[in-house]
Amino acid sequence: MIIQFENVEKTFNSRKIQVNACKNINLTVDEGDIFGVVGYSGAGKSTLIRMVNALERPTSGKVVVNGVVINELRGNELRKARKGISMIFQQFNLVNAKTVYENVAMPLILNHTPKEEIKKRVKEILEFVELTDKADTYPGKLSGGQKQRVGIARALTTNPSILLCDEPTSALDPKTTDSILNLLKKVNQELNITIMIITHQINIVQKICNKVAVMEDGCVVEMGKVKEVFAKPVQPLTKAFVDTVVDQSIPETIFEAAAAEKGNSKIVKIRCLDGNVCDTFTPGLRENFTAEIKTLFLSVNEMQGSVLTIIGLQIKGTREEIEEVLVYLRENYEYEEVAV
Ligand SMILES: Nc1ncnc2c1ncn2[C@@H]1O[C@H](COP(=O)(O)OP(=O)(O)OP(=O)(O)O)[C@@H](O)[C@H]1O
Repeated sequence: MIIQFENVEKTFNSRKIQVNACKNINLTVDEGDIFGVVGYSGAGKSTLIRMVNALERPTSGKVVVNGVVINELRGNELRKARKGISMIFQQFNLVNAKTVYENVAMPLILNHTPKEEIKKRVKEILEFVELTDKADTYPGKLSGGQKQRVGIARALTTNPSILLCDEPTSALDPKTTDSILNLLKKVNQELNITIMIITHQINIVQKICNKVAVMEDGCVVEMGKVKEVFAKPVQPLTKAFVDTVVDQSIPETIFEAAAAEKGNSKIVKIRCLDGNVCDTFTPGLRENFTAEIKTLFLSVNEMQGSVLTIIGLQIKGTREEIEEVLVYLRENYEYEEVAV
């Protein structure tokens, strides 16, 4: 475990109102994770991530980072702990009056690193983010994607073990977003840096995170491995997020036609992670059941190198014949009955 929130509460007291921005947060990020925190505006995501580098401190509870309770540190100790934690921002936060080289070198200059060492390190890191040719350019002449690459380069110069990302792609178009997400993946895999990302875009979580926490009104309402949460979202908010990227509703016309059919029938939805569900539903297998099994819907989704297949089926027959199929599904799959 590299980051741990233990019973963390954060309350802001404005003049008249009290805002509980984070409520009883318990959360663990392991080394090597790309951990996504997703939620709508005002859910408490920024407050949560800012507690990792003690830009905010909890009202109660502990935030343990790299083995130390960071919210208890002050002065030199805090500065030392923060060297292992870098951050990138939605609006890049570059200094426009300085060149790309100077922006990237800044944390090293502040650390009083020798000049030759700075030169070597900045060269190395600009190569890593593929911006070598922009070293002498000013941020005003760069595209949004290039600016974020500079932000990432600046964050990496001090060799952190943790990279915090505050809505890193919200200001970027979809193609540029993909290239920045690929770069973050490379940061994670090649430099072995643990990444925590806050975002309101669930597709970012789908593309690069291995774990996710869903936040609503200051609380973590659902948390787990991305493939498991996406395969079986429980909370309505998680379902709403996942629905926007994983196609899982039986089209209305097909559903209505099936529901209107006479006779005894049930409509079910099966979720299958990584297995070859299509093989399982070959005509050969269907012959093992007396009930008629009709496919209404099929969606295949890729995430984190896994395939999530969702199949909508109509099962027709007597109650016993239908039950025979349901028993088989129950034993072999994640499935739910769809109310007609
Ligand atoms: N310094 C502060 N003083 C008072 N209230 C604050 C402060 N910072 C945040 N809040 C309040 O805490 C709640 C959570 O805010 P936070 O910025 O953490 O949410 P968020 O999920 O990051 O949303 P957004 O994406 O809009 O930033 C909000 O109601 C916000 O108004």
